[in-house]
Amino acid sequence: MAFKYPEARRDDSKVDDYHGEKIPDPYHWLEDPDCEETKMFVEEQNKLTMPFLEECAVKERFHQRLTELYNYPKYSCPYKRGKRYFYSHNEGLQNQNVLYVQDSLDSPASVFFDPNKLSEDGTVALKMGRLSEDCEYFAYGLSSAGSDWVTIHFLKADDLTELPDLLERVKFSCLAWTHDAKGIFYNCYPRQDGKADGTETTTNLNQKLYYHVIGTSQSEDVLVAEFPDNPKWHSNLTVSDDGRYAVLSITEGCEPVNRLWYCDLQRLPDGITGLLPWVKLVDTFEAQYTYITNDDTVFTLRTNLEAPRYRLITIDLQEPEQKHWKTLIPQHEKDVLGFVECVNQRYLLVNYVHDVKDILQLYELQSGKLIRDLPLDMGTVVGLSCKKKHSDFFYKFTSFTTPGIIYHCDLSKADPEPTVFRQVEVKGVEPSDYQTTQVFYPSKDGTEIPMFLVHARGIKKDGSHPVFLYGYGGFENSIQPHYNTAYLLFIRHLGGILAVANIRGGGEYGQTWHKAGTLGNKQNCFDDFQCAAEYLIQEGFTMASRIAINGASNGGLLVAACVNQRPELFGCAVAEVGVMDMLKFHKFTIGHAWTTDYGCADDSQQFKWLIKYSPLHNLPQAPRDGPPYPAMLLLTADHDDRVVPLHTLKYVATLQHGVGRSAGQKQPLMVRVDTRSGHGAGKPTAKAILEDTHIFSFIAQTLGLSWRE
Ligand SMILES: O=C([C@@H]1CC(F)(F)CN1C(=O)CCN1C(=O)c2ccccc2C1=O)N1CCCC1
Repeated sequence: MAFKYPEARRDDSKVDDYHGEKIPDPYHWLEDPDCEETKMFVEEQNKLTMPFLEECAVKERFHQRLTELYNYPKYSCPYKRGKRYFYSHNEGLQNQNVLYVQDSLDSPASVFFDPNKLSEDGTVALKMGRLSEDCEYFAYGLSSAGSDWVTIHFLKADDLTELPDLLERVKFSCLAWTHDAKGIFYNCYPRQDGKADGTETTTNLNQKLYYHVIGTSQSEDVLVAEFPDNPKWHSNLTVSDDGRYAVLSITEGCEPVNRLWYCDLQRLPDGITGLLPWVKLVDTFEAQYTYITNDDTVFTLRTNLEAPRYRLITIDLQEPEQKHWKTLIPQHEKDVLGFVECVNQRYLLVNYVHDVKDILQLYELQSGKLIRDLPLDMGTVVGLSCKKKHSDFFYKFTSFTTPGIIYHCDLSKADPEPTVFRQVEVKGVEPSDYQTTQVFYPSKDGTEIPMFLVHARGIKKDGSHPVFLYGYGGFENSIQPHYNTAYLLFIRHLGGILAVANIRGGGEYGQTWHKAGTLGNKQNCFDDFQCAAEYLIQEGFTMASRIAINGASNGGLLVAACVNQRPELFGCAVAEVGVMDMLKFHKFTIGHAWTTDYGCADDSQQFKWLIKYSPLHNLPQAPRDGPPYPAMLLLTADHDDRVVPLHTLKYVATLQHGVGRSAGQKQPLMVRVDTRSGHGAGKPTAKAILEDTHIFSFIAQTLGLSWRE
């Protein structure tokens, strides 16, 4: 055996019964993050992995060059609140972005809020922030060490004085001010036994909606909505543009469907003093309804009701029955309706996704008539700043080779042509050195799958190029062109090709694309991803031994499932924070919300789907003489309370016990467990740079790639 992996105790007495089928779970003890045995397992794994990663040939050079190229200024769109403008900015290598404020777009800016001051290692992140309607207060949520848990704090916006108000046990929350700035709606969970710092695995149930009045303590907060009969429900409150309505979106999992209740705040003679008298405008989980704006009682909503690629409808609260609902913008015959925002009182800024690329258009709110297209290259709108009461708006564009261009458009002008407000260049990256193409390849069932390819100009199809093949494939999340410095280094200095496969399960073509990659159809995701690799080989770009596959979260599941099914198709596999135990995922933290994509092993039919591809349950259980596995690097972190580390720990213990002890297995099978880190959101720059360095150094080392200046 090439590597001696740590021995992990196998509890062969632990066998679970699923609808009569006996399923061993010998590493179930790894589900307890706090027991000494688990801590020892993690320590021993890191002792093997970290030296290997640090000693990879290109590691130092990759880290140095990535740090240099990552060091470019990053800006968000500016947004106007009250009389001032705010924007988020990072000088380049700051661990967290800093919030700035200025009196006008071209006046000097000053620091409004700097999260970097809140921790030495930059692991306290600003997860959410909301200025009250007239900019009296700033409410903001802080997360620590990458956890989903948030604490909400308050600042006076004019002199930045901290208020004593502090809201805890907040997770998956809205942050919505009433327009009188008296208080704010937010979500939190009941107290639970044990820790709530992001290292626990306790399930998150019974989320409630509260109203906090400024100047009071959290214990006095007003409970305005709770769902004791439906512990899996989440609620998300929006206050309407005119400040009159509290609009409540209720979800039960991750499927794009919600109930829509509202409360006319003007009909509360005593104000917000208890459970609100909710009017249940939509009280089923049949479709998704997202508030866009309202004119008096006429609500404009984005929906997928009878429209898997989404459309706009209006509902008049005075005639709420479905028979009175009107279509404002019908479903497009091919493109997916993305975000929609009201601007300048009577216009709608509308995004469509056309073959995974963004379109931006202006429509008339009242008629739903198209007014014009806004100029956009092949890429993605990653930021937008606009309000109904403002005549101007900003949008931020990015692509695989464009870090960011912010455009400004003022509709009050005679010729409201968008102008470049801010364009960032990255010294050392010449976009014209790279070529981005989009190809369509057939999957196993003949479905045409889009894929982006980014590589040096003029490469030859001689089968020699290493490939970094990325996929996600779930939860209707689309993977659109986006700027990633590490990708460009892989292309430029390791001679690689970046391939991003838009496999089913994502939202690239709306709900049908999503559903085609969920529940009993989940195998389509894996087929699509494997066919992407086969296409790249058949087209002469690469060969199996030069393909590295990568995915995170649901994408980590994708990578691990594909390695189990086709170990000979890949040279290297990097699975980040993956869902590996498909029989037990619903038991931990927010995992119960994912049954909408995966199903649940508690159901006999769904158990049959899950056991077929569950990464943990489809690993060779003992040394075998089958085809060797690709080099594997698994990543997880101690504060990942989205996909708890136990998934990866149980998976790597099983992988090393079986494949890892096979005589033919020469390539490493390792896990990197980071500390004071989580699922990804809010990761400090230093950690992100080191993690990308480790990933690509591992790929270079195991694929035998050398650095080219
Ligand atoms: O993280 C996830 C899935 C994928 C997602 F749907 F995009 C998001 N997600 C989530 O688990 C989202 C969790 N989440 C809620 O359930 C929720 C309710 C109300 C407000 C905010 C939230 C929120 O962030 N997964 C990890 C692995 C499998 C799925």
